[in-house]
Amino acid sequence: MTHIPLMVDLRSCISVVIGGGRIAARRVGTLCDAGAKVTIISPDLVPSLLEGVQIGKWQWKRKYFEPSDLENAFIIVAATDDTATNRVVAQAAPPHALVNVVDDPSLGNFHVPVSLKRGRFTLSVATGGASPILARRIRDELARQYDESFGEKVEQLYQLRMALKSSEDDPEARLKRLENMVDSIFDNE
Ligand SMILES: C[C@@]1(CC(=O)O)c2cc3[nH]c(cc4nc(cc5[nH]c(cc(n2)[C@H]1CCC(=O)O)[C@@](C)(CC(=O)O)[C@@H]5CCC(=O)O)C(CC(=O)O)=C4CCC(=O)O)c(CCC(=O)O)c3CC(=O)O
Ligand SMILES: NC(=O)C1=CN([C@@H]2O[C@H](COP(=O)(O)OP(=O)(O)OC[C@H]3O[C@@H](n4cnc5c(N)ncnc54)[C@H](O)[C@@H]3O)[C@@H](O)[C@H]2O)C=CC1
Repeated sequence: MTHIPLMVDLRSCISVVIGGGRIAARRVGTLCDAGAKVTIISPDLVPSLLEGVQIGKWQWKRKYFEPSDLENAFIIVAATDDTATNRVVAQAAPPHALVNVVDDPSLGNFHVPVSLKRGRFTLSVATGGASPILARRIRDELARQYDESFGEKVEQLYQLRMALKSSEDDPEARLKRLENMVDSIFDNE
């Protein structure tokens, strides 16, 4: 297995997205929603990206890519429509950065699955690059099964589990109680 799913806290993480088109806009949205500080490097922007610049959601450097744009970046997305530029971005990335190259994922070290969020509950589907459209279909099917009420139940479970954390049960009894909690909340599924 060459890729594993991770849940990463991106708050305050510096990210640089190269390119200002439709795919860049998708990545910028995802990163910004997770609280990352995003800078876009591109000579132009699609309207949705420009809007975000105007209201201060993310930064824009109006220019073509240069390796020095990657200084301090932890997450780097090469999202131009120019394969050669995307390749240069991948090569210039600092060794500890997370890099996503949208037209050739093998040049980077992560790619992006389709996701579904219901409160604390996250479901992600990846096909190893075989078919993002298939991944989306599976997500849409699962979205019907795991609706908003599922997220509420997960939250309920979390609250109960936190309350139990401070109690003095022995480990075995604790596990049993946790199992029972899951049963009692989800037995109607
Ligand atoms: C490997 C990966 C790397 C990465 O980008 O992280 C990758 C790679 C590539 N995608 C391509 C094409 C398309 N991708 C989409 C859509 C999505 N692609 C996404 C993820 C991933 N795409 C990663 C693997 C995920 C997995 O394992 O399943 C999603 C989930 C997330 C997102 O991108 O936000 C998002 C779902 C949006 C949603 O939520 O519905 C559409 C449809 C559309 O845009 O509507 C098309 C056109 C139709 C088609 O070609 O299938 C091409 C060819 C480009 C070209 O033609 O040049 C490559 C390059 C290659 O395959 O080498
Ligand atoms: N991973 C995925 O989900 C998908 C990936 N793709 C790939 O993504 C690429 C980008 O797609 P779109 O966003 O639709 O393209 P687009 O043409 O809308 O946007 C490309 C952007 O890159 C900028 N750019 C070009 N050269 C640059 C440079 N040297 N430095 C900085 N910015 C530069 C352009 O000015 C433009 O803003 C496509 O070429 C395709 O191969 C396409 C569909 C889905």
